[in-house]
Amino acid sequence: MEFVKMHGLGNDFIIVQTGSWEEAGDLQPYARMICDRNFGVGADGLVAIGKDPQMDIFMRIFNPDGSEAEMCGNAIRCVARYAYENGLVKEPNLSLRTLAGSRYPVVETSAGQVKNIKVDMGKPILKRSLIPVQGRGSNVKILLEASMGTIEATAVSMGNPHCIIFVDDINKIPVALWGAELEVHPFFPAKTNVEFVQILGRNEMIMRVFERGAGLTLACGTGACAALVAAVLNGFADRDARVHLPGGDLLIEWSQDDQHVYMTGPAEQVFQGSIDLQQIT
Ligand SMILES: N[C@H](CCC[C@H](N)C(=O)O)C(=O)O
Repeated sequence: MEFVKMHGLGNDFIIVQTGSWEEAGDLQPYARMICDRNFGVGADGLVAIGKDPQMDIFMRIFNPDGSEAEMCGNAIRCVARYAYENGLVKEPNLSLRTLAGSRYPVVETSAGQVKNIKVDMGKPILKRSLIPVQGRGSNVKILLEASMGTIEATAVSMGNPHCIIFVDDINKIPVALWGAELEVHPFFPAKTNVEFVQILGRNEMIMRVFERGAGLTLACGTGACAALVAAVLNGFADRDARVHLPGGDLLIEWSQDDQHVYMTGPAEQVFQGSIDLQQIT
């Protein structure tokens, strides 16, 4: 099976083509081994794409723990660039079918070179029962009892669940330790991605992420979108901001007009290769 290795700000993916949405699902049992950085190719996710009967492309994402994610922001930028540069689509504006619904990336070029990809990430989901997060009331101030004390968080879904915690000094947070505990907090029946955010200004923040099913990653596109939405809901930021991640920056806007969240950032191809599934055990 041929693959390309791509990344969005260091959040890296193995991208393969399959004949259909259903065929993509047959790869799920291999995700853990293929994503393993010692015994496999190594990545933060296995992404299966192909031409879709209704949309331009379908995209399914499998985490390194084998779970399937509803959406992935860094991967969708990689897929959009790959599809455009490899003739799967003719136009730079494309439509994708994902488990979270339809998503619409635009490949931005200058002098024939791909610069960035801007993605309409849809509307954030703020209803607790749909995120999902247990308890009643607002999604903005949720109190989580944890070993490190009572944590105040905001929950937002971008198709996948996010638990956002605002901190004064991001460098003082044990992200791996706290992230691992909160990823599986009983309030989140589908588990959750965990983002720690330090506000630098009305249009700038720093984010560190512990991803559901993947652990620490250098960037998280849906997480950056959820963090901006959470910052606006808490009154900490305006509706557009630069989000600094360990792997680089994303520009996020939560449009006042259509209430959609727009994410702009890069995507790079690193290498191509092939995998013999008979050898991956
Ligand atoms: N691990 C995530 C999926 C990948 C999200 C992240 N890589 C992104 O760029 O949005 C989850 O299970 O929801």
